[in-house]
Amino acid sequence: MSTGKINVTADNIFPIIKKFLYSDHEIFLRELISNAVDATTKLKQLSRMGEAKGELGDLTIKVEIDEANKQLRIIDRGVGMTAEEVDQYINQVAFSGAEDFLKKYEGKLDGADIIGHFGLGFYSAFMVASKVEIKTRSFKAESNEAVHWICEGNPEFNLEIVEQEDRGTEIILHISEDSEEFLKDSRIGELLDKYAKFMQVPIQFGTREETVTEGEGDDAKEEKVTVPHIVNNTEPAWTKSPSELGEDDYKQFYRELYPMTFEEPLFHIHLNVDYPFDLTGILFFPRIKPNMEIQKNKIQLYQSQVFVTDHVEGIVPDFLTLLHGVIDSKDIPLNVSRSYLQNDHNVRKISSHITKKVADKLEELFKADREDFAQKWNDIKVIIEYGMLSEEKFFDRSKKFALMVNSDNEKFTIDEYLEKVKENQVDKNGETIVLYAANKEAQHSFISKAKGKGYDVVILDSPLTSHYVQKLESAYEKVKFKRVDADTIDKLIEKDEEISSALSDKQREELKEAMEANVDKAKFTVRLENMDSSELPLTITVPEFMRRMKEMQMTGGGMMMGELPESYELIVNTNHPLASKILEAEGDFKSNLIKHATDLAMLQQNLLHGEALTNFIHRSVDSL
Ligand SMILES: Nc1ncnc2c1ncn2[C@@H]1O[C@H](COP(=O)(O)OP(=O)(O)OP(=O)(O)O)[C@@H](O)[C@H]1O
Repeated sequence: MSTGKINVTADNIFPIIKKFLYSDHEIFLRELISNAVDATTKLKQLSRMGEAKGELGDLTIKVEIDEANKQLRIIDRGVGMTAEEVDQYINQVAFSGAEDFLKKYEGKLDGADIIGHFGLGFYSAFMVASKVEIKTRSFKAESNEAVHWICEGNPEFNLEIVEQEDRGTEIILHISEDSEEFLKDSRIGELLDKYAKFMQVPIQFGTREETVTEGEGDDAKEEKVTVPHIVNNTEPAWTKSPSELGEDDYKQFYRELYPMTFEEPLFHIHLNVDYPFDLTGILFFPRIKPNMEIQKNKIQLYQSQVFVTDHVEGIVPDFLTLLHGVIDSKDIPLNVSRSYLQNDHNVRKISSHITKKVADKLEELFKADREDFAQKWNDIKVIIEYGMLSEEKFFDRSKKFALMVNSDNEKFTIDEYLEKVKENQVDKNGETIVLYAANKEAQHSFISKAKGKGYDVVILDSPLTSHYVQKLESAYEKVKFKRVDADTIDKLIEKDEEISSALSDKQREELKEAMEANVDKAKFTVRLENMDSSELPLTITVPEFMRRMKEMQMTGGGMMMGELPESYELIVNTNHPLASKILEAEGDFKSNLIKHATDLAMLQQNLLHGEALTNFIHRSVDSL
């Protein structure tokens, strides 16, 4: 037996482990199990190369809780370690790295960076254990000679040569008082599900009951037997080649990933690259309804089937965080902080590669079956529009298949649509005006006005619309988007023809004053327009620029202009007979006329509510 001092100058490594890694205590289990998985896969490789002799036997890794003795044990039948290896890998290496690190970064540490980076993986056990034992016998050992190492969370360790029948390593954690949650079946079960669900070697945690049928025909009997409970699927779908998988396998995998989600994904993208970096994975396009609370953090990041994180913002482009699925890459560092990951060269390459793949897949779907793609459009447009807004390259790719859907539910690509409306929606300045509505029902009267003029109206109802149209305007020359209720139809698409007014300048002046005296001036700007006498007498519009800024502020971005006030234009058609009638009227009758006509315009914009609506109804009844 020997005792020794772990190779570290200060006694400080243990407090550091505990303190800096505080927020993420649970990852100790991932560290220890992935060590066990590594040891097992190494053994398999050595055996294939003929360096490990004999039968390997059952290689299942076991996780055991011994609540009475307050122990958690992780047992593998992998390569094991000799005494020299324990000394080299456990006593020395871990700390020499940590020591340099501490010197360099003293005082400015974000603890998550330490682990892993410096081979502290195994030592993360001390976040939850007051004492850790390693019992290990190397596959190289000729006899039953094994090593027993004990450390009580201080730099002194104990190393003893013992006998052990079986090859492999057993890690025994004496769980400390403040970490007793890790002695609970449910907690460990949950962690195994989180971190080990797809690890490469079978992991057993307890047992479960299974019903088996004994005998055949009439003699068949059902019997309950107890079998080992294997917590992981060692060959998840993404590790297979796409040619081996059918549509149902992908759907099955989706359910495996999200057992609590009942909606099926719309389609998937199988990522499979080995050059210039290693990347596999399956991404799913979920159904996203406009205005629905968008769910992020559904993509899981793995490194060689070991779960790393499901907070992938900054790692994959933001718009892709709306997708679901798995990304696995050996090139993703396991244990580093988010800021480190975001700046990692490989991670950035991976991210732009994924963007490209997603665009490829969408284009392929569009080309292969445009009808089907168009049907899915409504469910995927938020993701695509989001992508087009945030990634220039994705924009360039997507503009070929992003669709415009008009009020008659006809679907066009952007180019097709611009071509279509060029015929009669070019204004006097040569700009093509795309008229759009956010809501077919609410803006019905505006839409039908536009259509009455022979114009077309697209429906843009995603929460990103104002950003999206802004983006399209900057990408396409001489194209402007205007919402149908942003102005009167003649002003939306201004042509050369001028309509003269039936009123004199003086009458116009009087009319304006009368209107202003009877409406809320803070809310409405009164504007007189000479329109066709068949047009409505009063129309309320929401100026395009103000509305867009307001919407963009709500969804992030846009100019910061403080709280934008509610503001509308009240447009009076001077050629409507009502204009003259207002001019001629006197006293209460005059103001009632104005109020009533204004209320009608508000109704058209769905702005009449509460007391104003009640008053309107009473006034209407009285006049019947
Ligand atoms: N269960 C085990 N069986 C065999 N060797 C092990 C086992 N656990 C740890 N080791 C050895 O100890 C070394 C140090 O382990 P540790 O977890 O600290 O770092 P790592 O696994 O090398 O790196 P990291 O965990 O940061 O990815 C391992 O590289 C391995 O050689």
